[in-house]
Amino acid sequence: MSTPFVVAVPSKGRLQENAESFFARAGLTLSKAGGARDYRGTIAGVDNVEIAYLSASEIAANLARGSVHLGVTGEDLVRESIPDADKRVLMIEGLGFGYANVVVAVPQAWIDVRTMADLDDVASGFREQHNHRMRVATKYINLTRGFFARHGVGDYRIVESAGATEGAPAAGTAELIVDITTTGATLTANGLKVLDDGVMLRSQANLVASRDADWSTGARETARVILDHIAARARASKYREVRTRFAGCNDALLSEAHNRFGVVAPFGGPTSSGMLTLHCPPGKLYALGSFLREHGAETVSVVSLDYVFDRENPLFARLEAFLRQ
Ligand SMILES: Nc1ncnc2c1ncn2[C@@H]1O[C@H](COP(=O)(O)OP(=O)(O)OP(=O)(O)O)[C@@H](O)[C@H]1O
Ligand SMILES: O=P(O)(O)OC[C@H]1O[C@H](OP(=O)(O)OP(=O)(O)O)[C@H](O)[C@@H]1O
Ligand SMILES: [Mg+2]
Repeated sequence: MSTPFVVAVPSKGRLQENAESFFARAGLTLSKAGGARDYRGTIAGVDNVEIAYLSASEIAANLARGSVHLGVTGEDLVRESIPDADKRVLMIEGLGFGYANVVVAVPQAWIDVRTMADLDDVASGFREQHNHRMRVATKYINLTRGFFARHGVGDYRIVESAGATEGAPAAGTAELIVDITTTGATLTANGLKVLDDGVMLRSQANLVASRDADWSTGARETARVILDHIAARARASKYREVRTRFAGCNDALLSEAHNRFGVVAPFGGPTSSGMLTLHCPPGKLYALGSFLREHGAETVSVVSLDYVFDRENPLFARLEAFLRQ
């Protein structure tokens, strides 16, 4: 048997549940042969695939190394742990969950410090007053260095923090922090505030491909099949299917519907008996239904779509273009 195609899926933490349901929605049923504690799995009906259950940060490291082909992980981890990330990996698609910002946060008591420029002023004076440089607690060492350098802040020292970073200023081990936040509740609870221009990265969970994995013909074919499932689901969730029948439908009407409501006609114009199938963005359904009735439709029905299989597979096309570079 040839070497398996490896897909890395978060095994714990913030992304786990959403990642598993993302694959399930795409019709890819993940199963763990050895039960819940097994860290290897398969996808029903797709041969020669191995699911590797890893933590989100291990997934980023494995993508960098090329020991997994595809993985789901946070953009924050990709950008922090992979130098020159855009060359080593492809973020095929944002998955619409795991939203979080990497931010610079300082004590709320620092009332005069609102921006990175203010922070630069504090940093310069800090060493003279305290005999050491201003300390920034974070696990995002590379992101912090890059962001501070872009803002011309140089007089600081990073204190590496693996957890409970928000507690560092109160504990006296750092003056400020760089960390990830979603609701901001942890920052507030620790008396910290985000600088006005202190959002370093807006992150979400991504489907990521590794350049350095083994992309043999067989592996590419497996990727095509997996991405075909995901693209079909993505296309389906962007639209609802609208069906109607009316005699007066013509090209001008269809193009007006396209321009006004973002509607597409996947099977072409009306059939000889006047039946018409349209795909319409969910937010425009009522407007489209009214428009069709104003122009003579008697009845308009709307249903949800599970999958839309297209000849084009934009996700696989993106992967092929990346591997060709
Ligand atoms: N509020 C949040 N706080 C932290 N991470 C979040 C949040 N919302 C989404 N994420 C995303 O989830 C990713 C994984 O974070 P999480 O703390 O759940 O991982 P973990 O399983 O604890 O891994 P590790 O043991 O490596 O920290 C983050 O890097 C980020 O991309
Ligand atoms: O802005 P909020 O919604 O308050 O979320 C932010 C907090 O959540 C994360 O920790 P997590 O719960 O993942 O614990 P961990 O540090 O042990 O991974 C993160 O490190 C922050 O501490
Ligand atoms: Mg964590």
